[in-house]
Amino acid sequence: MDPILIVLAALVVLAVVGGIWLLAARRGGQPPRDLSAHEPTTPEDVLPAPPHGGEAEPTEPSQGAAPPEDGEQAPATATLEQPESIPGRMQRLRARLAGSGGFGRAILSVLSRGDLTEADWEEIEDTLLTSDLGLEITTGLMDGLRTQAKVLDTTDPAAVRAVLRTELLALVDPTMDRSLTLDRPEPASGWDAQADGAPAAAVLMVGVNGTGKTTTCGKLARVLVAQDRSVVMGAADTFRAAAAEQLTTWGERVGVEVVRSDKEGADPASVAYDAARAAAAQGRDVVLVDTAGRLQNKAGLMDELGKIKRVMEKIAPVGEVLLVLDATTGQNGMRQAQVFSEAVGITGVVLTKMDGTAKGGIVVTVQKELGVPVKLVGLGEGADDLAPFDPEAFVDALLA
Ligand SMILES: Nc1nc2c(ncn2[C@@H]2O[C@H](COP(=O)(O)OP(=O)(O)OP(=O)(O)O)[C@@H](O)[C@H]2O)c(=O)[nH]1
Repeated sequence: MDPILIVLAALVVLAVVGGIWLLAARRGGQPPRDLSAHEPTTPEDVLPAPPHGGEAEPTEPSQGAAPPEDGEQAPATATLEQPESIPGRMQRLRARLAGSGGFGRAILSVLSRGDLTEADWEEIEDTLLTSDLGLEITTGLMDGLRTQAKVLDTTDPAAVRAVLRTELLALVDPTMDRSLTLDRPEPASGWDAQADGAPAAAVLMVGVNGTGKTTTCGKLARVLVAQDRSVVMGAADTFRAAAAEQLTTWGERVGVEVVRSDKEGADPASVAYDAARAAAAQGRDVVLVDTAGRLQNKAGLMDELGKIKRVMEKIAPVGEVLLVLDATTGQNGMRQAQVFSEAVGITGVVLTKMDGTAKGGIVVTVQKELGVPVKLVGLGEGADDLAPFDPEAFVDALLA
């Protein structure tokens, strides 16, 4: 055969074999991934796998759910959380309060010794004094207990316990109105409700930083959602950037809109006004406004809170100003509370972190010193760990 033809045939064979090899290599290998290209993702790509490799659980009714951390984003979930019902949370919180052991437990252990000696009475007095009841209230309570013991002519523990319950309940004062003012208010004279919407009931949350204002706003939004009320929240704590983020996360979990400013250090009064205006425009029932507690001096605090309230009242009166107090700070917290109380009229107190103290006496002191009722209590970091304050349940839990 012609040598030229032989070379040509060899080249053709080589080209065919090479083509087949290349094709096989492309099929078997992974194509390079274009990281910049936007590829559609599935929920499995975004959400972590359910624990223990089982089926993903339906969104929990959030009983005892952990609250969002500062700045933490809400999980990408299509299902909104269902806040726990009010009766359900009352029952759970009652159990938790009883479990945390108030000062009542220490007193009951003295009472259980039988006929009370003078030393026993003194021990009871000491326990009351260390429970944040304060000297004046403790002295009054002790006088009442001793007098009743004399009148009844008994130091029988069961009888003294019954007297103690009655006296404590009287101190906590079940006659105080602890309901939140959530009726739709009359519009301010300059507000055109026809054109701009009927104003929503306004709740302002104030207090020192770290007491739990943002958390309480989020928890309260859940309580209101559980009661079928529509809510808008305003992130007027513009001092701490993460606070707006934290509130937004709370809102996303129950489908509540949060009005906020993108500018750090924005005017809190303007955010509060925008929230109240949005709530009216959307026909919402309640607007909840979170504020900052971090101000250098009392005058600055007065100015800021006063201004927030004033601008909101261009739309309608603010029905509730809730002072959020950390129950674990005791008498120290009381001094701070006085400053807030002077700066802006307080209509009620939220006592947070009651799960972290056995000093139930703070309830009595707060009410006496500020002249307003404790309306809500926080009993944990869980999303639904907020409940209306119930004096009878509280005293019974102390003496459980
Ligand atoms: N154990 C317990 N912790 C709570 C309760 N309420 C709030 N906290 C926690 O207290 C911490 C502070 O809460 P925040 O809501 O950030 O406090 P804040 O008053 O808004 O703070 P600033 O925005 O800094 O003014 C968080 O870790 C909350 O989870 C409660 O009832 N019990």
